[in-house]
Amino acid sequence: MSLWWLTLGLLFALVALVCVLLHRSYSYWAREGVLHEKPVWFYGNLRSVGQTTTVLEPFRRFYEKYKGQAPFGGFYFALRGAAVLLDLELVKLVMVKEFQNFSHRGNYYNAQDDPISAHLFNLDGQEWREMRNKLTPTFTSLKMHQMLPTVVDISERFVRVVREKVEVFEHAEESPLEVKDLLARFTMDIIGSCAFGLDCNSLNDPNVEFCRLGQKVFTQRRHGRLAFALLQTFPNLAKRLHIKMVPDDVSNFYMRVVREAVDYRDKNQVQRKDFLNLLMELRNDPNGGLTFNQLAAQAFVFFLGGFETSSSTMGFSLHLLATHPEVQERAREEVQQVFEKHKELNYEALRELKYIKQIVQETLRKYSIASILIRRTLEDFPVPGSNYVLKAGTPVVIPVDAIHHDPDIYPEPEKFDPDRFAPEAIEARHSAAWLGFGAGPRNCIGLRFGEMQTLVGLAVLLKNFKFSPAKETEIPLQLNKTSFFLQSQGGIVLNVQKV
Ligand code: HEM
Repeated sequence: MSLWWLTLGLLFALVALVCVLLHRSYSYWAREGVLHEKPVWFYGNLRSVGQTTTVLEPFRRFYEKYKGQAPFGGFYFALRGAAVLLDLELVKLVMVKEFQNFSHRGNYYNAQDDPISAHLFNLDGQEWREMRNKLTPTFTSLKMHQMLPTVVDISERFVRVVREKVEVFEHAEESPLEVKDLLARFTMDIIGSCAFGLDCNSLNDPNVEFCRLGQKVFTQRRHGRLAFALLQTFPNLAKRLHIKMVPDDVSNFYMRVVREAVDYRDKNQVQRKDFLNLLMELRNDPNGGLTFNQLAAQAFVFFLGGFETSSSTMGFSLHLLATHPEVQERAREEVQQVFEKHKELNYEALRELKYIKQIVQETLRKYSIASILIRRTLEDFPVPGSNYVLKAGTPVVIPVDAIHHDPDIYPEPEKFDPDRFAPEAIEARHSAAWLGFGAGPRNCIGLRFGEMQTLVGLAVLLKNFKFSPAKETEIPLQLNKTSFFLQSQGGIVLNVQKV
């Protein structure tokens, strides 16, 4: 009996302790005297996410409500407070000028038990700095130049596949195609070739394992929301408990693919102008070479970064072009002129696709693939011009989507207008007003490659096909409520006709 009471007493004490800790955590911004909204226990200010809203909505609402009242507002993720920046000058300080104090993202990774999670996006501190320095030369214009022929070859295969699908509808009234999946397979083939040295040919065979597991990384998580929040809050304890992030089948598969590709190239002395080759060369870097696990993790993040982001961007662009025929016509004219002049898509030709580039920028404004970006304060940071201090360890949220929809920066923000990105219009705006690829030393390392494959994809599609809304086309496009990166809820169906 006494043991029973003791157990009950301990349980009660434990529940009381958790309540005190949560209360303390959820009263943080009130104690700091910072504008904030009341959190819901265990959900913070993100209760609606995944149910009635996507991740972008709470931040857009928060920004609209508090902008102009303070440089930042207090927000609650599941278990802890985060500062949401409301002022572009402060965004610039955090991302660029004071970067040394905000260089961490604070993502959980576990190099020991889950080596594939220790990639550039997740690494922090000295490990991140060293890896970024090693990988930066991989993305120079010259390297992009050398990879362009692979991208163009795959784009030609892509056009053939789309043409065959369109021809099925030769005499029909409509020719509806689901373009999102086709685009995902296009970018998957490109990055499969450039990062893993594989001709995965998912354009012709969508069931290949590479493609299936690639999609899984974005749709399935190893941990639920609360467990994820605990990992982010107590990373050292989680590492001691050997907790992993990446699902085992995904991790095992990609480790095996990289192992086989590396062994094959080593054995047969194969040299190719692609990411894998560059990563293999880094193994012998005199300033500390990459281990196999490090190499595999970076190939994996190139795959993650290279496939979904670019294909989603192209999918959103095509939807916008289909619903804005005048923009589409102007874009096609540019593509035709560039092809007439250069006869092929070489690097020079890509640089002349200026209006297409503006379309990509405007697409990423309207559909910010990363709707928020996160940094973490390393040391207490007094916010200039105010009495506030961002305390060491505070997660800092840059509300990219909200900034991209601020009518004071972009009048009529819902309107699709690529001329917003004409050089003089960009010049007239604050440098932190567009963050499609992030900003500062921790921006997207694959920016050039992402731009290159997106421009090639859009150019070959516009050259060969016309896009218009079909009966099944969703207008407006519904967004996926559960994914962290912006995606459409279902496929993107458009009428596709040969030019
Ligand atoms: C349209 C295509 C792409 C978009 C919109 C995009 C967007 C982004 C954004 C917003 C970030 C965060 C930047 C920040 O925190 O300031 C990022 C980081 C990153 N991206 Fe991309 N990306 C694209 C393509 C690529 C490609 C093709 C690769 C690799 C081949 C790539 C690899 C990475 C990596 C490794 C990081 C982490 C960089 C670091 O922490 O140092 N991305 N990307």
